[in-house]
Amino acid sequence: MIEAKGLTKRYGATVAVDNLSFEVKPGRVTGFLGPNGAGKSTTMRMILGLDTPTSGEVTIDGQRYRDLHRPLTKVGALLDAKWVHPNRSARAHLLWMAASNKLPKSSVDKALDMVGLTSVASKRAGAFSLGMSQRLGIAGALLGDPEVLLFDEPVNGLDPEGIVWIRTFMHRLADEGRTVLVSSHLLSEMALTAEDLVVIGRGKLIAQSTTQEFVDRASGTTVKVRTPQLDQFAGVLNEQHLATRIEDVEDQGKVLFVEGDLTTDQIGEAAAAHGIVLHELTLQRGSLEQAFMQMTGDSVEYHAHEEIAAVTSLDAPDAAEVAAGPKEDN
Ligand SMILES: Nc1ncnc2c1ncn2[C@@H]1O[C@H](COP(=O)(O)OP(=O)(O)OP(=O)(O)O)[C@@H](O)[C@H]1O
Repeated sequence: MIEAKGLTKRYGATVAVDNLSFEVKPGRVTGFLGPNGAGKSTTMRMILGLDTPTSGEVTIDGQRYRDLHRPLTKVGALLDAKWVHPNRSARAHLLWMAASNKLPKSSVDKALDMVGLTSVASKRAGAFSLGMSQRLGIAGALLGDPEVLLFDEPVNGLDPEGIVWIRTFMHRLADEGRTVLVSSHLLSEMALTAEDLVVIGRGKLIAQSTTQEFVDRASGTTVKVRTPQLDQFAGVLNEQHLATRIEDVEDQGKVLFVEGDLTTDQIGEAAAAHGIVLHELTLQRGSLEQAFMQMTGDSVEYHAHEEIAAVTSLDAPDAAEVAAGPKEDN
């Protein structure tokens, strides 16, 4: 389990991470989302002890990374897949990593096997495709058989086959009981990969919940109803103070959409009670994209203001100060 409590990181006047508290549970894939510059990479670096918090702390099973006896056996991370010596073979790269972390040679063959690179292990890592490099990076993260895994944008630039492989592999790691935290800006992919989400904006926590709850909370639910007694049923639902709208849908004619918290079961029962014939009753869920835009809208806008402020400050410091808002002391 990863636990952040009041985690804060300032770089001069920039508050990259601002009093952030969250938990990442074992046995699940947790997506780490936020607009550009939200503080995801800074947070990941602090989890891995590569950056020191200004205040607050982040622990792995109760211990700070720096206090871990043999970190690679507790936490594995893929931050930059191209971080290999190009002339080394995949096996040589992993053997070097294993040796420098006092891990047995057998861990290398096991990790190569897990990511399906055994047959190309003697090939130059510099000649690997991006997908193979990602697998090699993941093999490196798995060398110490760690309980906790961190992946920063692991599917960036991959082809569909590579994306599906990573998604499936992450689920497998979580099913083995590991804690998996993965950052990505590919929201449709995250909707398929992550069961839980930690969403941040300008360094602050925006939401921590299951992916489904996040989407439902932001977008609400709508039920689509097709019935030959459209106006009659809309009237029945309106009498129950439910918001309805009728739309023309291509190839389907007029369709009734019911907003609110009623389940399809309840709407079906209401139809039966009034002798309404139903041709279709479907729950329409919002997308993670819609929910993300709605929930992070302000924080994106804040950054836009900041950038304008930064540009303006070259000519007009007063205007920049107004746009940037109040500054906090270091
Ligand atoms: N070493 C640093 N020195 C100064 N400012 C930094 C440093 N690292 C990050 N920042 C600033 O901290 C904020 C958060 O950056 P960070 O890279 O953590 O965000 P991110 O969510 O990972 O963004 P992206 O998705 O664009 O990679 C940004 O405003 C960034 O400019």
